Amino acid sequence: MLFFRGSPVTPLSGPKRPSWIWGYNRMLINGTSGDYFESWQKEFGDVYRLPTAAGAERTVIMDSRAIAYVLNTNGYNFTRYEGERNTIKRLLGGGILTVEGNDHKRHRKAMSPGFSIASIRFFTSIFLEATHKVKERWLSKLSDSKGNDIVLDVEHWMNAISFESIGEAGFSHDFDCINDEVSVVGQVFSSLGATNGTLTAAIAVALQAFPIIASLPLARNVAFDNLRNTMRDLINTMDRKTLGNDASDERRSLVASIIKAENRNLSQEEVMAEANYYVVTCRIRDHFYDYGGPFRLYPESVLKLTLAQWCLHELSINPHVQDKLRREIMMFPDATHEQLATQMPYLNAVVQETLRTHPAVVENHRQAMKDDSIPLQRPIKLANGQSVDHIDVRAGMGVIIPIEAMNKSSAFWGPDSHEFKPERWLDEELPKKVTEIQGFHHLLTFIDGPRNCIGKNFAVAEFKAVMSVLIRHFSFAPLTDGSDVRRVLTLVQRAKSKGHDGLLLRISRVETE
Ligand code: HEM
Repeated sequence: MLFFRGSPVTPLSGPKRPSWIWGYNRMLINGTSGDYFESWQKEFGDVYRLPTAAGAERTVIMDSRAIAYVLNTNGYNFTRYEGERNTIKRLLGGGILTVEGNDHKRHRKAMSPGFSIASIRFFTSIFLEATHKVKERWLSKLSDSKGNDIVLDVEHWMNAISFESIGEAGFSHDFDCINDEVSVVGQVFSSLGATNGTLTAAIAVALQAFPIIASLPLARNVAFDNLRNTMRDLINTMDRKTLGNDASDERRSLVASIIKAENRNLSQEEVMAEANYYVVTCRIRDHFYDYGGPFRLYPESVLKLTLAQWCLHELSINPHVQDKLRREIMMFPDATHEQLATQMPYLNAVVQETLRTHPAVVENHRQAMKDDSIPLQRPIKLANGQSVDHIDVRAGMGVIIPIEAMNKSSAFWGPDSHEFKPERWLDEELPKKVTEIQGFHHLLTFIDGPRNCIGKNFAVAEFKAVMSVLIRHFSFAPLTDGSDVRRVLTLVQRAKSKGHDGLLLRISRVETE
């Protein structure tokens, strides 16, 4: 199938098509996707149709019951696009991201032990250690400088922590990036290159029509081949027996844990694919998601600690939040996994507010396998004035769940929905409409249902560990007044200082004694 034209049986209203080639894809890629979806929600209600690229259209769902149905209740009827599955398979191999139904359940079961509480506890010690290495580097830079503060590219350092951590936690391997060494894997990653939003959008449309592009010997495809080969060598050089069988359950890396699964549920090729996903998850995970279709593997130097970058930016322009957070962190000098997870309510609120306001993945796209009927929480008015409490869909229909808009829409969160306000998680009751949204603390950042993010506890533990060390030892201020920081949607939302390919913040030392 080259073009998808499935549309709902129920006649929905929605914005007029701006262009046959782009639909709204180009605007969404170049703008703030959440704001667009929210403004259409105000105009057309919680469910509407949206013209997309190449003459197609998709149904946007902002109704909590309908979302729960698509992601959870009947989740396996709403699958990843076939072209996207094939592209992932071609570039990284066939694993959890490319399988559906019972096969998917088998992969999930084999991978879950890697994300147990005991594993996350072990990984937290790795995250803390990596952040302490960065802390030492920053302290030495500060003592070498003449002034009280230094300006650093936070994105660079968050990438280093994230990469170092996934080396140890994912592969029991030292990628050694904090000390400016470039490992073999690091070199391969560099070759994955970068792209800009407009180019990505153009490739996106081309790939919808010509999925074969993913198989051509283009530089990026060759780079993925190199990544696959390098990862294969890396895993083959690991002592499978030690990693898979003898390492204690609590200290097993993600890959060791799936190598063990190989003996039971996964083939060797499937284990390789999962390992590739983990490493790519760290490097370019967010690029699996954008405006649908098989065009989601265009890497940039975006890592999971995008969250920490946004958080540091928010703290730099909200000094009262930063001070309050530091006061809590100071009470736990060498915070353990348990303390980070359960005893620091303000840190938790800051993390949740960052997940809410800066979701790395802004949308989730699905396609109906069979005709279906999606129930609604609240009736909607159709273009012909009729009111309905469900929408009928045809097999092939595309659905967009606008994660960012659901996390931030004032229709759910109230008039202060766009403000960074951790207190909403502590002092106030969440609005009733928010409590109807399923997902991780009523957020869709990690989506919901059988395909929710398997790495969410890993990501949250890493984020908390990093913040606990950095906020304890350093104070963060904006370069100017914070207005120099832009949201750049490359396929994820990144924080960039004007005129720089990174996030510049002013950093000074905090006396801890
Ligand atoms: C802030 C960090 C993260 C965010 C926002 C995030 C978000 C997501 C989302 C939205 C999905 C659903 C994708 C879909 O079905 O199309 C997903 C799936 C997944 N994530 Fe994450 N993720 C994060 C971190 C991680 C980490 C650290 C790992 C691994 C170490 C990971 C591994 C996975 C895997 C394997 C899946 C596929 C699950 C399945 O299909 O059953 N993620 N993630």
